[in-house]
Amino acid sequence: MRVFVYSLLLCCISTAVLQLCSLETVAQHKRKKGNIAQTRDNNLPNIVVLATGGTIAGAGTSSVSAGYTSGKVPVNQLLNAVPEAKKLANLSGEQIASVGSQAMADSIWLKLAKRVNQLCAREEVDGIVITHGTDTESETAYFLQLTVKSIKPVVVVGAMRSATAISADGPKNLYDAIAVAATRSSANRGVLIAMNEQIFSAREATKTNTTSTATFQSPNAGPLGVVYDGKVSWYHSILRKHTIDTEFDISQVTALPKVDILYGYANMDASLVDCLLSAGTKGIVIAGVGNGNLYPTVAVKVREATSKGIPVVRASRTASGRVTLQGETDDRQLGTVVSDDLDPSKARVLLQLALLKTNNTAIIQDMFFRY
Ligand SMILES: NC(=O)C[C@H](N)C(=O)O
Repeated sequence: MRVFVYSLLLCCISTAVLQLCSLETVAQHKRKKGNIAQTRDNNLPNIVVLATGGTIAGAGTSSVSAGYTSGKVPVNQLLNAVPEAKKLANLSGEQIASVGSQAMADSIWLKLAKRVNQLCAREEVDGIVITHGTDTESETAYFLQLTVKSIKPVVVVGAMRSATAISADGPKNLYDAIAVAATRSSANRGVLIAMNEQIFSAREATKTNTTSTATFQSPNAGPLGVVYDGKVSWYHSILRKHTIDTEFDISQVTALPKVDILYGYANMDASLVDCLLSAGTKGIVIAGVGNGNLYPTVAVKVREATSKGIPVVRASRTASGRVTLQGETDDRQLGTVVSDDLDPSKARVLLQLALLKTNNTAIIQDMFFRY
């Protein structure tokens, strides 16, 4: 009997020790991956930083040359570079991807949007910051603007100089983005882009310069506000529907429809439309000339595509302005949709989401005027 009690006791103790060890391992593991905040201040908001790569996490061999590789610095190191931000919020980080944003893919968009929605559904999470390469930052931000189901602040941020460059802009931009996400008045403004002390709507912002730190601009609407000394001031609000007011639910979506962009130019080759159709495209955005105008033989091919049920959206290759219905181009005759003032890359994002629901061009046109 005594032997039995001793062995039972021994068994219990070893199970408890094993459990303690495995708990510690999970905690250590999470800390290593960067998804646990070290200390919490109950008076501060809880902000989760989701990292995807980009120049903000880029590392090069020299601080003064242009060469570097995107997405090398892990999220914990990015956060360690801005210790001051711990006074603004309790921070935790997660690595979603580690790519230059030229490699951004639909699969990462879906993973990111689903994770943002999961986190925002948690009561203890007050806001999200997403670190991202600048090349496709505005497309990702607009995808989230249409698919995030929360009014909590979601702020996308990048940098133009790598983390190892002289006068790197990443730490300051990240600090500013955390300040925006930690500010109550940032809620219900749609997804935001914080760069170079300015705050833009995901819908309006676009990268305008290949190397300047002031690359993000909003040519049609200006910035929504500014962030300076960790404080936010607002000038405008976005009036287009976003986040909780969109009809797009990606929770069960595993792939997005193939939508491609054609760039318009003088003497354009109309067979490009056929190339896309035989490659299996489900929708086409044309970055047309001027007010989204099309080369005549391209217009003929576009008519053929729309009559086969492939929606074609007319956007513009110009950097600003709207594409208007029934201008020089006869949308009624061609069966085309206009992008309004969405640039071609964002028109593509909206068309991908629209095609999850319909290929009816009247309904799609309505979406382009609402979002
Ligand atoms: N500044 C940058 O982040 C550019 C980089 N190619 C990226 O988009 O990841």
